[in-house]
Amino acid sequence: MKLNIRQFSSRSEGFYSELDALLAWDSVSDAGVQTAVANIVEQVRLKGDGAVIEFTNRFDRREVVSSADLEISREELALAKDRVSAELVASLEAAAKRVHEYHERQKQPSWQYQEDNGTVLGQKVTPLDRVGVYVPGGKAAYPSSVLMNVMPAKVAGVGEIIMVVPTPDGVVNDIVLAAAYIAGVDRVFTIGGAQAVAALAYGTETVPKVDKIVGPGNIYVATAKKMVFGVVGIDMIAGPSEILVVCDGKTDPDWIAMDLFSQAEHDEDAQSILISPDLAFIENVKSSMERLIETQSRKAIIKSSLEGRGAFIHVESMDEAMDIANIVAAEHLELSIDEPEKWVEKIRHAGAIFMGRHTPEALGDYCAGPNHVLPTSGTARFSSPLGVYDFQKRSSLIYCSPEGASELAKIASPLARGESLEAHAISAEYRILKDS
Ligand SMILES: NC(=O)c1ccc[n+]([C@@H]2O[C@H](COP(=O)([O-])OP(=O)(O)OC[C@H]3O[C@@H](n4cnc5c(N)ncnc54)[C@H](O)[C@@H]3O)[C@@H](O)[C@H]2O)c1
Ligand SMILES: N[C@H](CO)Cc1c[nH]c[nH+]1
Ligand SMILES: [Zn+2]
Repeated sequence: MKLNIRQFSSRSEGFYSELDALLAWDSVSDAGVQTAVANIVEQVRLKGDGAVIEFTNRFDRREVVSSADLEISREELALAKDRVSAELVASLEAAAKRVHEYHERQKQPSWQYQEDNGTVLGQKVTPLDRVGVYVPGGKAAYPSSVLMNVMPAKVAGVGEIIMVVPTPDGVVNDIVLAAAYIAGVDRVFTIGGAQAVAALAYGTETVPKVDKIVGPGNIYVATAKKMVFGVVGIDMIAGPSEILVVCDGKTDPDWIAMDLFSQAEHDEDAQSILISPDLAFIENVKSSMERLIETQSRKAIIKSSLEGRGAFIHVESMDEAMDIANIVAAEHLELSIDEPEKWVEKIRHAGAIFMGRHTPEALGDYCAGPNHVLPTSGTARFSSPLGVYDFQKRSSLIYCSPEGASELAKIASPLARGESLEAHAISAEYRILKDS
């Protein structure tokens, strides 16, 4: 199949504005999507379960009549696990264990220190009480996203985990339910899209209001999360998947072709880019893609994604490749090159960095250990992978001894008067010891 993927040369005039245009795609700001999502969120806020049922029936083509039909019990999760093959259960359990072990290292303890005068200062770390995890389910089922969302929450010690997952046409995926059982989710609701995000943010008669919503999803999910931020916490904008492969031309072109397909197959809106200093290699990858796409079950999605948002970029040098990788700030960056440990020093912006020819992004999606819920659309400039820190919050701790309070008050009082805040000043001055 012929693939019409755009190609750039970093030496051509206007390259950087063409690159900007390629990256400017921002579905979360799409006016049509904004309007549609704002309406869904408002309806759910006002009408609760009634609106959730209406939108679920409309967008997921279901025939739900009662909100009781939206929940799946723990017993049903256990039964689903029994229906899944032993081999798959073993893989889920092995992946869960590896992801758990990786995230154990992210746990932040509370800490405090004491000053000579007896004053104690510190930080108290507390897990969130109740979180909502969004597991995508529109175009594919994502048991791996159940594990990636839930394991860090478990490590953090979150009180209650509420999972939402759409079940288009009423088709419930046993592997997703088995993953929820293995991960230890407390409650599961078969709802998705903006209506699920709104239900978690505001609470309905059936869906409990949560403190924070995490997890990836399509443009409707990402837009809704952005919209309810402030009512609840959110992790990040984790929208349509992205991969940027930097290759020196020495990796098997079939491997690179399949690595690019691996993210393109998620969504028509996904993005796959190859950067290489070797023009002949780019041509070889193109040929591999045109041959291999015929073997793909999701070829229509792959083609549409590659032709809409994909690109080949020919660069002059590896240094230039790294500079462009930093501009793209991709969700996934593959360094399919010699000495990746040397070049990684130059990378400042990427959700996850896959180092070396034997580290395809797909291994990170399932079981390497790090989280696959990652910032997209260039937000890796300021966001991090989903982690234990997303499920913990911090409170400052301050204990003043009488001597410590007296010393601090002498610093605070002039500052308060400088701000013309007299009550602050006097409150502090009351603590100044008479003989000090
Ligand atoms: N960044 C990450 O960490 C990460 C991880 C896994 C998946 N992903 C991405 O998650 C996304 C999953 O998307 P998906 O569609 O398969 O599942 P999804 O669950 O995100 O979206 C499905 C829901 O979208 C809503 N929807 C669909 N069309 C709509 C419309 N016209 N109007 C209003 N709502 C509508 C429906 O409510 C439906 O339930 C993909 O883009 C994939 O690349 C990202
Ligand atoms: N690549 C996705 C994140 O962008 C995660 C995933 C789940 N299953 C397969 N892939
Ligand atoms: Zn993937």
